Amino acid sequence: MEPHVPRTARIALNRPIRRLFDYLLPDHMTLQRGQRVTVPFGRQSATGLVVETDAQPPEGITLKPVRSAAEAWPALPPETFRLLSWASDYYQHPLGECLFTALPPALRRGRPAVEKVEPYWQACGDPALLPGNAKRQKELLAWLKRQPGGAGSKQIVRAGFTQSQIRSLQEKELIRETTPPSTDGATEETRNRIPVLSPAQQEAADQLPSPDDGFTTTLLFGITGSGKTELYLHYLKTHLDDNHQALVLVPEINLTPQTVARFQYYFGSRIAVWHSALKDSERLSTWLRIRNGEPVILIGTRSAVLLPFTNLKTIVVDEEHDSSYKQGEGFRYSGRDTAIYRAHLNNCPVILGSATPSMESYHNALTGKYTLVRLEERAGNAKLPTIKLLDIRSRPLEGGLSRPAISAIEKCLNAGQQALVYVNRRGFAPIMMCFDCGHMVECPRCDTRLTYHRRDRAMRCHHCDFQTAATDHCPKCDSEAFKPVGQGTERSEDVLAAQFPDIPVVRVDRDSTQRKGSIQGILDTVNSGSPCILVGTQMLAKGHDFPNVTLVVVVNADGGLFSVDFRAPEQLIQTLLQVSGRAGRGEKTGEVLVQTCHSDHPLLRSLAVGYYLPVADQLLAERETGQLPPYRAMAILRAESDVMSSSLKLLDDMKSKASDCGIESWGPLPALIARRADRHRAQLIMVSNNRVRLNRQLALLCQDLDLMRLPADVKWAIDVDPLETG
Ligand SMILES: Nc1ncnc2c1ncn2[C@@H]1O[C@H](COP(=O)(O)OP(=O)(O)OP(=O)(O)O)[C@@H](O)[C@H]1O
Ligand SMILES: [Zn+2]
Repeated sequence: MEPHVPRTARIALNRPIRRLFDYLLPDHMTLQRGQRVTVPFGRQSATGLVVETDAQPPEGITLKPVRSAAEAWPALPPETFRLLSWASDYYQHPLGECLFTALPPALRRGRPAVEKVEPYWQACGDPALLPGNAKRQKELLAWLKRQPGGAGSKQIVRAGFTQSQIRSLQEKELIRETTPPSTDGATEETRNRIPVLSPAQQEAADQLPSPDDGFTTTLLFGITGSGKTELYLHYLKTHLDDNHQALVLVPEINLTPQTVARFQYYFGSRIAVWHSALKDSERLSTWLRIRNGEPVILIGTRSAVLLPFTNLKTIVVDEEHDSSYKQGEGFRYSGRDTAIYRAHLNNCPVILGSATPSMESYHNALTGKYTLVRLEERAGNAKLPTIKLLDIRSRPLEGGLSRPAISAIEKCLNAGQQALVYVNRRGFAPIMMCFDCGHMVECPRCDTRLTYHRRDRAMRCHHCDFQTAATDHCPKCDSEAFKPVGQGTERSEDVLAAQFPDIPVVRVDRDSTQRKGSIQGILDTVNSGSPCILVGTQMLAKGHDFPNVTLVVVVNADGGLFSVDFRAPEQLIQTLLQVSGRAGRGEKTGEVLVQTCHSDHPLLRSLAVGYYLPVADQLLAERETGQLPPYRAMAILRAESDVMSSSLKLLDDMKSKASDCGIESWGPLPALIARRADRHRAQLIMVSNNRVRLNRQLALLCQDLDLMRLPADVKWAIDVDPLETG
């Protein structure tokens, strides 16, 4: 008789460690890669994901058996599993944490992969049968009769009725439980809607690849207001079959409910959304729809690219240049680049759209790796706005605004139009300073100054969670000459409200949009079309379509001009062109006023011409001279600890290891904000002409780092294709 060979499985756990765990497979159990299991871990149990099933059992160790499989099917189907393994290798992040990112929170915690189905109700009786005093029950019955196909309990409660009213009607058999209307596919009504393209849009549409062509990457360079959304809709409408899935990645979904509404208009209930503000139950429900292969068109932020699609036929990445596609901590993946790899795995097209493409994508388009499709006309009758630089060096300013800027706003409002004022910081002022002793209020835990937030009478650090009460006097010498310096959105809001007391001034920044639904109120004011002033941060630059905004004022353009970060000029020009692009999208031509102290700076002068590609060519030439990305691959090794010397020491050691592996490195240097939340941060920049080689070398480096016995306070992280290098 053959000796009994134990069968084992190699399992990934949701832990930040670069290793997998071996378990015995009980005789009756068969598992597939990507399946969710419960395993014993220490004294407890943990949820794991199967990575390998026929692993060689390690010798001399007694393995514990897998407890149970959560489902009979793999939570991560083969293609999604391959995508995440690739991302784990490419971004040097532990496989377990990468795999778990693709699960909704409920499944990470080991909950069953089933939705709690809420009861769905339909009216079936006559309100006249109710006693006269059952007023609310009568109203509920009448309301329910008006809902085609009935309504779910939650919807009924949201409409102002109670669970006990539902129960009473059920007992009287005036309502009955029913199945909710099917959400598969689009309804007849939406199926026949196809957007009508302008000739310029049609020309661009004709150049887009067909999904039958397999994997292709297209860069759609479409100027602001050219109707890229219309083009995506048309593309999906003409190329997607009824049973196909599609993914549309967007930077920040909750800012643009209009976009979602436009997709729903054409695709009805096929549209699903994915973003960080969803409830756990909503995430599970959408995740299941996608995993079950329903023909969903998902509009989602970064992490949507990791979901377990099984029939994905097209990917669109809107505003592909946006930095929010890169995760800044933990699993530092780029949603855009992962989307391209996913399209490659899937053999389907991916379309990257932007009015201000990233240097990476533009470079790939120039070298022929991507197809470049240009759409350089605004939709409808709209024209691109004119951009004027306004030198403010010797002009008196009121709350940061010059006289000509205020006059322009006045003229715009008098003409019955709307103005948008862009300020690059939230809060009232970035500095509080004593004009007697020169003291500036700093964060006790970071190398930064505290921002004055006047609405909350608080001084806040924008780099850690420190805050303290604001004072009227200098905290050091008690002088009353203690004043705000510089501009924040709150200050501009105050100045404008005082200047234009009869006009609504709406502030849009992270503070003012935190409350749920607040963005909708803001949009309602703007969409009413009557004169108003919008004041806000780059949140206002992102994809909004306000047809009655004809004036954009940039309070200060100089922030990124002299930064040490090599990406700063690119990001500055992108933000300025995007915010400028909000002007004149309707019938009336727009104007942009850019206040600056450096009106002769070449970058700003080329901005004023208004065309992006010549500026991009110039920026690319500079990158080539400096041998920077996209001409070379880059990764950053970051270290932090309780004292700077430990961080630098680790990086110094790693620099020689990197050099042994053949990696060129720059530094180590303290980070731009060297101390953050009392941790001292430093970085080593690594570059290579060969991306594949750099990736292999980084893997070796990670192995070394894992084996090192580091002091407990020293932490390190690798950031591949970093966006922030300061
Ligand atoms: N073919 C068309 N006919 C009429 N109006 C159109 C057409 N295409 C687009 N529009 C309108 O033009 C405006 C701008 O379109 P959209 O918001 O899609 O532009 P965009 O290219 O995404 O701009 P941005 O990059 O600045 O966000 C919208 O109001 C849209 O409804
Ligand atoms: Zn701080």
